[in-house]
Amino acid sequence: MTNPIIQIRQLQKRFAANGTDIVALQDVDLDIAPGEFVTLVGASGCGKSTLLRIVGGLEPASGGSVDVDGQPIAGPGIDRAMVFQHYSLYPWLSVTDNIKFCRQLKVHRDVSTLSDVESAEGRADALIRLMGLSHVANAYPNQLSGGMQQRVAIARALMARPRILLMDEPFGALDAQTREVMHDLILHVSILEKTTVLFVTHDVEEAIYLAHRVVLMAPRPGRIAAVHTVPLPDHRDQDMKQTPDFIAKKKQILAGIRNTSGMQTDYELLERLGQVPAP
Ligand SMILES: Nc1ncnc2c1ncn2[C@@H]1O[C@H](COP(=O)(O)OP(=O)(O)OP(=O)(O)O)[C@@H](O)[C@H]1O
Repeated sequence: MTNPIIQIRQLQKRFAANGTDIVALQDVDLDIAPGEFVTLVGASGCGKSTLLRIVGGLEPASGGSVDVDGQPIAGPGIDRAMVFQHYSLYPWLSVTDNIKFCRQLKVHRDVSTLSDVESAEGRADALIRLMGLSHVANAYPNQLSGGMQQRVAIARALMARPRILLMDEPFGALDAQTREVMHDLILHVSILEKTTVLFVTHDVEEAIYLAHRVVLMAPRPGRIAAVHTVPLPDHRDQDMKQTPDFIAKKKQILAGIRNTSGMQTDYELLERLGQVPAP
């Protein structure tokens, strides 16, 4: 891969908890190309969120490096925006003001020209249209469904034109139909804005549908177990989930999660103990 936008090398993260050392990430190497959509899946505790938070600059690494555009990251930056499962909107601000909020802070901090302010207004209006929020632009978060609130959170994250969007189970709290709508929306937006996306999920179907590559992580210690290239064209549609390639990839990744999670079925446990009941 030439000139990755994110380059992760030998990344380590240890947490000390109750006198024990937890290896949340060990020797993680990953390059992500500009405009690529990469999803992270794996058993609970394999370090998905920790990896995302380190790339977001919210958590320091214990070793190794994360470079963005060839520069080591030093804390959060305007080039990276995060979206979490819980929408974290400001309840006292309208949809429009929530989307413009960070921009307004910047306008207060810096000496901005009228054209800066106007271009921010134009950007907010464009995002409101793009995210299908025009009819609720003046509503408040508590008047919106979960799906609509998450659209606002994504629009707000995109406001500063981040090159990288870091998403931690952003659709985990939504119903199945709303998730499908959000999948097509985030794919459309990421292609249109040429945004690189790193996306954590527990849902393997979601992981495949959205991604160019699915990174399978394994726990204890947290590490990359496999990287799966998704055999689908860039422009996706929901019918692709029924194709043999999609179904085969889903089976392969689910088996990978089972094999790396250390979980075993009751049958496997009995078999190991030599106590399989006679047929
Ligand atoms: N602040 C912390 N202090 C101590 N241990 C932590 C901390 N944050 C994460 N861990 C531990 O690091 C490991 C990786 O956690 P992380 O949340 O990144 O995993 P995950 O794959 O995102 O899990 P899940 O799928 O359940 O959200 C886990 O064992 C977790 O308990």
